[in-house]
Amino acid sequence: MQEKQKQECTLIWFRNDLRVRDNKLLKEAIATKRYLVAFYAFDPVFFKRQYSFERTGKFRLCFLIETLKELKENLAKYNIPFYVGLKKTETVVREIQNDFLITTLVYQEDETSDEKDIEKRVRKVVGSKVKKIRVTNQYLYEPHQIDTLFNKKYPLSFSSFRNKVEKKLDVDTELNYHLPYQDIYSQAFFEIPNCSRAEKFLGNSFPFKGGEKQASVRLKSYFFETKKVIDYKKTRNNLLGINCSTKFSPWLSNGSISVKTIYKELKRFEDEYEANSSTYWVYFELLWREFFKHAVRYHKNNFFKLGGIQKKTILSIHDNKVIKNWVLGNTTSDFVNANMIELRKTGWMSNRGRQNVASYFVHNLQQDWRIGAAYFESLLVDYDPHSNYGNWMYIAGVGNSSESKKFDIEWQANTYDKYGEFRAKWIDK
Ligand SMILES: Cc1cc2nc3c(=O)[nH]c(=O)nc-3n(C[C@H](O)[C@H](O)[C@H](O)COP(=O)(O)OP(=O)(O)OC[C@H]3O[C@@H](n4cnc5c(N)ncnc54)[C@H](O)[C@@H]3O)c2cc1C
Repeated sequence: MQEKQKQECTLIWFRNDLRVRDNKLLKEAIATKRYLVAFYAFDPVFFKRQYSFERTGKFRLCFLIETLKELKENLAKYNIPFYVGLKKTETVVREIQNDFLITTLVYQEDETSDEKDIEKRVRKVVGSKVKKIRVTNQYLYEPHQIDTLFNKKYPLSFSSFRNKVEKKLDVDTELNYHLPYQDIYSQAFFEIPNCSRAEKFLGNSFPFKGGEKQASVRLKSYFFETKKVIDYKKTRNNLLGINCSTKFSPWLSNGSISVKTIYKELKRFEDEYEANSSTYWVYFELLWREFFKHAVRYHKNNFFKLGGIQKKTILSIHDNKVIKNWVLGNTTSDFVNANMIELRKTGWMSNRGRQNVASYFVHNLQQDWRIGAAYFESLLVDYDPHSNYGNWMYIAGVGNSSESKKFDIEWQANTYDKYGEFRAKWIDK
């Protein structure tokens, strides 16, 4: 029997770039002038356990599901089918091949090893005749700009990075394109796990939902409606409340907003209202994100090794009882405990909290930093491999600074939680 004629298509592979605005995947896919089909896979690799913690815990999973549902709706407006499968990425691709003849595959490149392995398998499945277009979709400054600026010698310290980047580089403008309205709508499978986001888990520091729309609502609110950005530098170390910092990180991490969009809106705010040290400091913090993202391109898997990018020889200590007490918020420091309880109950912890509990884990409890990082990976709603492992390494003294960062926890508690409100909120009497 003759096989039915399959519709030719350009396949858009969404990874951590789950948006329709300012997305190179879409710009490139539109240019192929083919029927567009999109997909996302919940690859089992990201649901395995490491050091007994599941890699993707419930908070990030719920946020991701909310994001995917919205993306599906946004693509459906243009009749672009969106396949979502709970299986290996290459298996999802094979199933799409049952319905379509893929002529081009468009996807975001990634430098971390799990992502690279998946990429290899997907490329193999689609075969050599299919055109592959790899894009960069997560940077403020493009890799070629950074490589040229530093002549391929990536600086060790953040200050050397920042000093040059902010003086010499320009940020590209957002992309401009119109998604085509497709005539035919093909039914796509959309298997997603149930997400029972219990409202009680929503601590008041990060009560937001996932999705591109929520990201832009937050951006508008923080910059233009409340204008809290004007005081960011004064409030960013506070431990309680929604508006002490931008709270952009969860959307940035799964790519439901582009960092260039945030930058562009920040500049618009500065032009229309006020530019001060606080507005600059939001850019400064985004540069930290950028610093770690490009660092991974240079240091590859050393980012995830015990000796870090400095390749130091250090001991790996793993005491289950000590680790469990840290996880449960049962240590001798009530400040560490309060932060750990907040994380366990809500999936969120402030930057100040993260620095303190990480320092405590590495320097006071003397445990292998990778275990603490793996716990964060499981719990954090905004987990991002580059920022998470980069910051942990930095605190452990094997990252982008030769000194280790040991915090005086008591001093930090007295300074940042002077009246004990934060501790009172999370620790049961
Ligand atoms: C041990 C440790 C682990 C961390 N793990 C993660 C992680 O998995 N994912 C993550 O996004 N951030 C991580 N961070 C960085 C930082 O804590 C969060 O980005 C920040 O708390 C998010 O809140 P916000 O969006 O309100 O940040 P804001 O203070 O409003 O900053 C604006 C943006 O700048 C970026 N940023 C700020 N601080 C940092 C930083 N130190 N490193 C990198 N980028 C930064 C983020 O994209 C953030 O959204 C970690 C920090 C530490 C110390």
